[in-house]
Amino acid sequence: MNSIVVNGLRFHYPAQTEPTLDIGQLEIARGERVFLYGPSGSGKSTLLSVLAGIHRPQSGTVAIEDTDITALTARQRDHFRAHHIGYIFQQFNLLPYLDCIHNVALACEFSNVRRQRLQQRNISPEDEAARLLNQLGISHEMHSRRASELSVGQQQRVAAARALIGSPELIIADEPTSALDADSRLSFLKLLFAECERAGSTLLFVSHDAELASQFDRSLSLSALNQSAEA
Ligand SMILES: Nc1ncnc2c1ncn2[C@@H]1O[C@H](COP(=O)(O)OP(=O)(O)OP(=O)(O)O)[C@@H](O)[C@H]1O
Repeated sequence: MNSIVVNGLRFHYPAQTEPTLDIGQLEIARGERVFLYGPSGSGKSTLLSVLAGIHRPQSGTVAIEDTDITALTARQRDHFRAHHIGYIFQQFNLLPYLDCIHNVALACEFSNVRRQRLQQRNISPEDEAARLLNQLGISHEMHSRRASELSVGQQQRVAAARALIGSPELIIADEPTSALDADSRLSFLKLLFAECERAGSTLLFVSHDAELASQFDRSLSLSALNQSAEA
């Protein structure tokens, strides 16, 4: 079973004439942990946002967990993402005035699917948020701190907990370790792997840190995948 299947994908931003992405085929198996790398500006974040349904390609199909998201409206893609995809953004996108627990639990407000998965385990979003934060090294004393009062590395961990809550099938991580030192990077990765394995989630992880690649099931070069002239 595949988590991601891409066929004949072409995507360009409105002002561009050449496509940023031109990818013949890409398959990522369910539960696989994949490391995606490529030079700055080659289109890694763009590919992640197309896979998450934030941008819709001009041609080709993108199936996530057997749903062709290119056939969905923007609103349907937003719902699909909220239910099935945990996205750790490069800029985290935390709400600065909310504390850590409520930033994480918020993902369940937007998705009854994620809420129901926790209900089945008899656990509240707040309790699961606290468990994930502890797992990712945000100690109990910090849980009630606002996101605006956290270091960048701490914000990255909160953003990871928010992506993981409610066990979405696919976790997409855009350079989630860039603000961490080498030791913290490896321990963060181990915790992320453990949580993905616990939930049976597929992990697609972008990083410039080539040293992390050996930890993954597979490494993908965007330049090798992408037939676009700019890649
Ligand atoms: N919203 C946008 N509108 C127009 N062009 C964009 C937009 N976002 C990105 N681009 C362009 O698309 C190309 C790919 O950008 P993207 O951010 O996907 O690269 P990247 O590989 O993730 O880079 P980095 O490693 O520096 O984060 C770049 O040439 C960039 O300038």
